[in-house]
Parts: sequence; structure tokens; C-alpha cells
Amino acid sequence: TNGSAPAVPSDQYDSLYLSPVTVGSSTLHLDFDTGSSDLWVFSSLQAQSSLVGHDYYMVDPAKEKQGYTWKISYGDGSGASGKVYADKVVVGGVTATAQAVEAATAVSAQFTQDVDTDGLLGLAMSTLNTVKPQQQKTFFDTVLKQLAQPLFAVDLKYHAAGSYDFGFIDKSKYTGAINYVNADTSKGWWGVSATAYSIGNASTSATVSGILDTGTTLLYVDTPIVKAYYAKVKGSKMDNTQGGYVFPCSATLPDFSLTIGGVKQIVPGKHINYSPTSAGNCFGGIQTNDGIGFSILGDIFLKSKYVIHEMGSTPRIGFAQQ
Ligand SMILES: CC1CCN(C(=N)N)CC1
Ligand SMILES: CC1CCN(C(=N)N)CC1
Repeated sequence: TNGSAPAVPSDQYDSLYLSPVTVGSSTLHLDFDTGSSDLWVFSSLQAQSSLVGHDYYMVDPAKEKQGYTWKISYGDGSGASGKVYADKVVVGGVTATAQAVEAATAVSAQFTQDVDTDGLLGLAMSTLNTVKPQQQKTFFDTVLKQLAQPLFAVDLKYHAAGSYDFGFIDKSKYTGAINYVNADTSKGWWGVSATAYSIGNASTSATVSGILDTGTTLLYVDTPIVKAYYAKVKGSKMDNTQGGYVFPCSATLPDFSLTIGGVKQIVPGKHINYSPTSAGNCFGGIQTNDGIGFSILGDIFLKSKYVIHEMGSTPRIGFAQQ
């Protein structure tokens, strides 16, 4: 089998993308996240006050995995925890009949306030799943053997609805060749390395190692590269109050690229103007990964590409231009 689900920007800045998923008998809107490996949802186990504005999973006690729990926290300090059920999950017509569904009993304010997001669907390696006493599989791992091809493809778009394809490559979603590189899955994520970066027409050799991450809004790279980029943006500055580099909203932003597998993967300058700030300037889509030791190729990087995540005998990542 194969199937496709839409990926709809949650707001006008593409802060995150939401996809409809049937969990049990409810349809929820989940943030597909290639940076984590838990499928967790807002649920009827939570206080009613936490559910206002959300769709949520009506748990069926008969389906509970007794004694199983989960607890997750994300880089931005948000997090959630709860109990585990085995229930039907359908994504774009692809069905997992007994998927581990992590039903929240408690959720941090960042999620409760984000009334559009009813939970996350992790698409990293199942080795990062947080369920105890036995780690559970991601949705992709659960359905892998029933897929026509062992892959999913990410088609996030700039200020428009894209899609996640499971089990097939959609030729109508990209132009030119697909360029494949081996994925480094040793840390549980979809890891890639670049051998150079470019700012405008100038290229610099450098090793940029990072993870592909649909669950992160921006593109986080090493500080020297960030500084070199904004040196080319008139009026840009590091603004600690806003938490990153900002610039006049009228600024012309150079294209940025990472060379992966010998091919320049270009991020158009336009995509690097993420959003206006409360201070009257604009917030950059490229920011520093300060000190986490690797880069995070989030939505700002992904939204100009069609990215195939293939879990064959050797995991691979394929890049093509949208
Ligand atoms: C390395 C971090 C990247 C952001 N995260 C995520 N998308 N779930 C958490 C892990
Ligand atoms: C990977 C996740 C990080 C935390 N998120 C959030 N606060 N809304 C969602 C995505």
C-alpha cells in the first residue's frame, strides 16, 4: 500500500505544519516530526480545561497497555507525558491496526496554547521512542513492511500546503534528478553531512553535519556560518531580546546553500525572512545552533525540496528540487 497526507502550515509564517490523522475514531491534526519518535496526542485523560480548542483522542480503557508510560521533552522546553494504548491509526489511507498511541495526561503550556496542534507523530528512528517499560515503534516502522517501497517523502512548502507521501515517490512533486546520500541514523535521527556552504555566489568548504527535522521551524547552523550570512544583510544584527538575528524587513536576503552529495541544496533568500518581530524588524530563518554540536535542517531548509527518507538495508536520503 501507499498513501499521502497533506501538510498544512499552522500559521502565516509556517511555524509548523499539521497533518490530519485518524486515531481510534477521532481525526486529529498532528505535527509530523522527523526529529522525534513518539506518536502522542491530546486525550480524554487530560483535564477538560487543557482540551479547549483541541481535537483529542477518546481513550478506550480496554485498549490500554497496562503499566506503560511515556514522557518527552523538546529542545524548546516544551513537553508532555501520559499513558499508552494500542489502537488504529490511519495516515493518508495507510493503516496501522495496533499502533502505540501515547495519550497525554499532562502537556506543557506551549502545546496547550497552540490550539492547532493536537499532538506529534514522530518519524525519527524508533530507538528514540520514550515509552517504558518497552520502547514502541513509530507509525512508519509499524507500517514499513506493508508499504510498496520502504520510504516516506517530505514535501513541505513555503506559505502553502504540501504533503507527506508514504510508500511511493510522487514524480509530480519535483523536477530534475533525485540526489541520494547515505543517512547517518546512529544517533536516532536522519543525519546528513555537507562539504560546503554558499552565501549568494560565494562558496566555502566546511563540514556541516546535521539532522533533517520537520519538527523544527528554522535552520540552525554553526555560529561562524550564521555570522558570515548576516554580514551580507544590510542592517542585520544579533538581537538577544528577540533571541536571534534580525534585519530590516525590506532587506534583500542572499540565497544560502549546503552542498550534500556534491549537489548544492539551495535555500532561496526569500525563505530566510521568517517573520516580522514585535520590534518592527524581521527575524532570520538561519540562526545559530550554539553549542549543541550539530546543525538542525528544519523547515526553512526543507520547504524548497522534496526529501525522500528511505529505510532500506542501508538508510538513504534523497534530495530533489520542488
Ligand atoms: C535535536 C532536537 C531537534 C528538535 N527536536 C525535535 N524536532 N523533536 C528535538 C531534538
Ligand atoms: C518538535 C516539537 C518542539 C516543540 N513544539 C512546540 N513547542 N509546539 C512542537 C514541535
